[in-house]
Amino acid sequence: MRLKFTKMHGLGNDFVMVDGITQRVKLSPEKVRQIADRHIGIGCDQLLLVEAPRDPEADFRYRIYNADGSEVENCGNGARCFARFVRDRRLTSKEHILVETAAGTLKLNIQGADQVSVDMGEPVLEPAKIPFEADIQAETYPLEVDGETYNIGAVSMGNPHAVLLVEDVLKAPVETLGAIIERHPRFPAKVNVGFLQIEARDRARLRVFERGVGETRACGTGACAAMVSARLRGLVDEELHITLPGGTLTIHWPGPGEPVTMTGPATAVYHGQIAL
Ligand SMILES: N[C@@H](CCC[C@H](N)C(=O)O)C(=O)O
Repeated sequence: MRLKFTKMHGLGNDFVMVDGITQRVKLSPEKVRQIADRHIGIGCDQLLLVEAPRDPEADFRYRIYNADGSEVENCGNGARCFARFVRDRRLTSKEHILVETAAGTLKLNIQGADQVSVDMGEPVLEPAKIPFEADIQAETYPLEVDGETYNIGAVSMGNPHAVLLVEDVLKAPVETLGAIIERHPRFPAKVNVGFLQIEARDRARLRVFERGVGETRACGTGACAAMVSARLRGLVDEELHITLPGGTLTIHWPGPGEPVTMTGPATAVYHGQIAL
């Protein structure tokens, strides 16, 4: 099988984008791992497959796979890249796009030459729905890791996130502690782990150890979860500029019961074909 793809990124979180509408695509976890491999494949953090929607109200459906081959529910940077991809490939001429994902329907707005704004829906805070093992819902939870206790926020943006506050994100043990928390038994579906440094009520820095990938240059759902956790702790206002290693996202969240909006760029790098 020869697969046509576009390589894209959202602030350095990179994607292999595949049009599953105009070509027949059969993916297995092994194939995804092969494509995502930076030595023997194309290389990416996630693969995003665009399909026709099942819900007649939606314009498209997409599926997201991590580099380890696992299929996941949601992806913020992927959503922005998806919006550019379907426009650039002329699959739609709309500027407001409704897309079905495993986490529900997202609303995307293309803004000018490279910005996309995404209504990411309401965050989920109920532990069982994250999923996270806790008796009651709280703003923070003590989490035991190797004899140390960390105060974490637990949030689902369709996919699960743990958020830790740190004083200096550059010194945070993202690869080591992130990898342990990713597989902590209290997160039965594993978890993405964000290390958040608050700089001001409208500015923060974030690094994310992504489930199924490792540290990435940016994580859109991670930035949304970080905003939610910081706001629930009373540390930030409703608009927050979050700088990740790959650049800055603007996140807007008025508070509980309201959707989170994420705005940032999406960039196409090249088009190609791969024999699988
Ligand atoms: N990079 C993404 C998140 C991708 C999925 C995540 N690794 C998971 O397993 O939930 C983003 O920009 O949100």
